[in-house]
Amino acid sequence: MSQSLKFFTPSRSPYLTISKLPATSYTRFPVINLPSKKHSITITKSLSSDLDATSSQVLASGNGQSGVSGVLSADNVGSVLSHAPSDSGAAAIEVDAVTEAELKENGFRSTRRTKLVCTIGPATCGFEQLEALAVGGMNVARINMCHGTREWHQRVIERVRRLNEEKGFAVAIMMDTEGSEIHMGDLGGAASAKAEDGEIWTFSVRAFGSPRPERTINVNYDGFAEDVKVGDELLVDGGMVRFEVIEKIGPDVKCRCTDPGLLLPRANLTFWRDGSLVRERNAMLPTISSKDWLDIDFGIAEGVDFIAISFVKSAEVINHLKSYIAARSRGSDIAVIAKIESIDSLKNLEDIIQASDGAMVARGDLGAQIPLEQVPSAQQRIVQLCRQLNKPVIVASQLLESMIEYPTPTRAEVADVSEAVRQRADALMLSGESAMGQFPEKALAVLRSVSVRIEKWWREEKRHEAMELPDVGTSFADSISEEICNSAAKMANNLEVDALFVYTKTGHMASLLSRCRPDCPIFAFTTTTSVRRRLNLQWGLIPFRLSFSDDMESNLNKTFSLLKARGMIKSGDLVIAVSDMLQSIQVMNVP
Ligand SMILES: Nc1ncnc2c1ncn2[C@@H]1O[C@H](COP(=O)(O)OP(=O)(O)O)[C@@H](O)[C@H]1O
Ligand SMILES: C=C(OP(=O)(O)O)C(=O)O
Ligand SMILES: [K+]
Ligand SMILES: [Mg+2]
Repeated sequence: MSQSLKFFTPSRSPYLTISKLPATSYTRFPVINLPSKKHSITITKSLSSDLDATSSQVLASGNGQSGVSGVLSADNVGSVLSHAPSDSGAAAIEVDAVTEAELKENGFRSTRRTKLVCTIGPATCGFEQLEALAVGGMNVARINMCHGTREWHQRVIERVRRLNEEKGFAVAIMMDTEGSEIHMGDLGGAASAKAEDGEIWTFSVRAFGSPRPERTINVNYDGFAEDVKVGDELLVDGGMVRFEVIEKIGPDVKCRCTDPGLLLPRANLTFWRDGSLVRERNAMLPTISSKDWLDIDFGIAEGVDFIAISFVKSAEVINHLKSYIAARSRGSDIAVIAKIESIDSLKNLEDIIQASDGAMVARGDLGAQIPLEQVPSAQQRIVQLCRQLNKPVIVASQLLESMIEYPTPTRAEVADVSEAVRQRADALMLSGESAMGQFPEKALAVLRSVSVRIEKWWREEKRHEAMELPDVGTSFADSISEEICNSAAKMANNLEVDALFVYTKTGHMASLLSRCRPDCPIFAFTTTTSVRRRLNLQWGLIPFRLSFSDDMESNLNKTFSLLKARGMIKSGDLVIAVSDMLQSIQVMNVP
């Protein structure tokens, strides 16, 4: 015999949770791909007898409202129970279905702590492709203004927004500027061009007609022909292809290919003389070009969450941009990420990171400016400094480069990803793998599984590197917050608690806890969707949106009942709670 129950769930949820009252034990039934907001669930006789149907509660765990649909009893099993969308908005808690399912399936300990950034390109710009990435663990979608049109990027932003609204995700958007380093043109629409050993190619500032003549490359800056000398070595993408300058004819520079390879549209160009990088011209180019300013205006108008600035040379440009954003984006706070990818940025590293809201180890261009063998130590230094200064840090470029073409990574790539996770970077980033590769979801799955495995191994081995965390607070109140977070994280490790809870309006307390890299996950409750999205870049934070008051007692009770109702925590779980509002540490078992 089948019984049919109707219930309301505000969004697609992967589970129907049925619990006995009081909510001590749960039985969950996967309900994948629920089609609409009203769902009809069929409960079979054996299932309803399992329920001991005297007083069991049916909970549809979705996003937003808890979705309690009714109480099953011997006589109402089978009756249609419906729960109208309530006006209980104030009681709602927002978390995405993937995090929720992960917490329920694997428990607190095995949630992933390292965050994942995916560059969106032709391979991943459709709504379904974006959804697949979100389901696969994408925390931040990056759009690279080097490529595509503003209209193209706008459509991606709109789709990510829709995904967040409809499915409860908190995928943040990071806009990455083009910057004004020297690069090639776009190959007249071709996806790539092959340069063979010994071929003569012409690099020129002249705009070539269409179709582009064979073996010609457009270069984006006017002084190119004056600046290079016969004998210079020209490196595409840091050495993926090499040429030697053999002749200059007006604006045209003739070069012989010495290391063959694939030329990609808008690839970065550097030139070397007597073994050193020629940087005079780059040093004169502005970090933020006039095109970049227009892109930044676009980003502000679109309300992106992060703006990543390419080829940062000094802290001044970051300060300038931050005041520009503050003057233009009333209230909405866009975080500025400094991309560390030039020699100058390494020279002024501490000042740049201090001025920024986060940093990216942009290994692609960095590896074209410093010898490759120096990139790993630069990465380690940047990651460590960011942690000390309490700024999120992203490790980017070529993590799984071979997966652009192949469905499995190389062993060396897995080791590279592991190293970034072991360094406890906040986030890992996919570039070509997700933008134009053949296996974007598989690449993301590799980042996810390697992260979870390495994090677990590290915890089991109890190899906490006791990193010295210098004080970052500038006021006495900040120092108190910092001490509270340091102590709470230490207590959480020593007492082996299940989760840290932090109630934070600005997100600052959450970042201070994240900085300690505790063993347990950090549930970060915040009142706005924009802060929730921004927290999604930081290590170990599970961001929830929840409206809360200054009364911690009532906040905790409300959170416990909402999370219990959705099966995300249970009675007896041990948590430590801290908040922006009350300078205290509370340790308690979930009632
Ligand atoms: N919006 C886009 N439109 C078209 N192609 C893109 C886009 N974004 C990225 N790509 C492709 O993905 C590749 C890798 O992306 P990324 O690493 O961000 O850029 P780059 O190679 O310029 O540093 C790019 O070289 C380009 O071929
Ligand atoms: C992330 C990087 O920047 P982009 O992809 O914009 O060149 C890099 O150079 O590693
Ligand atoms: K860029
Ligand atoms: Mg770069």
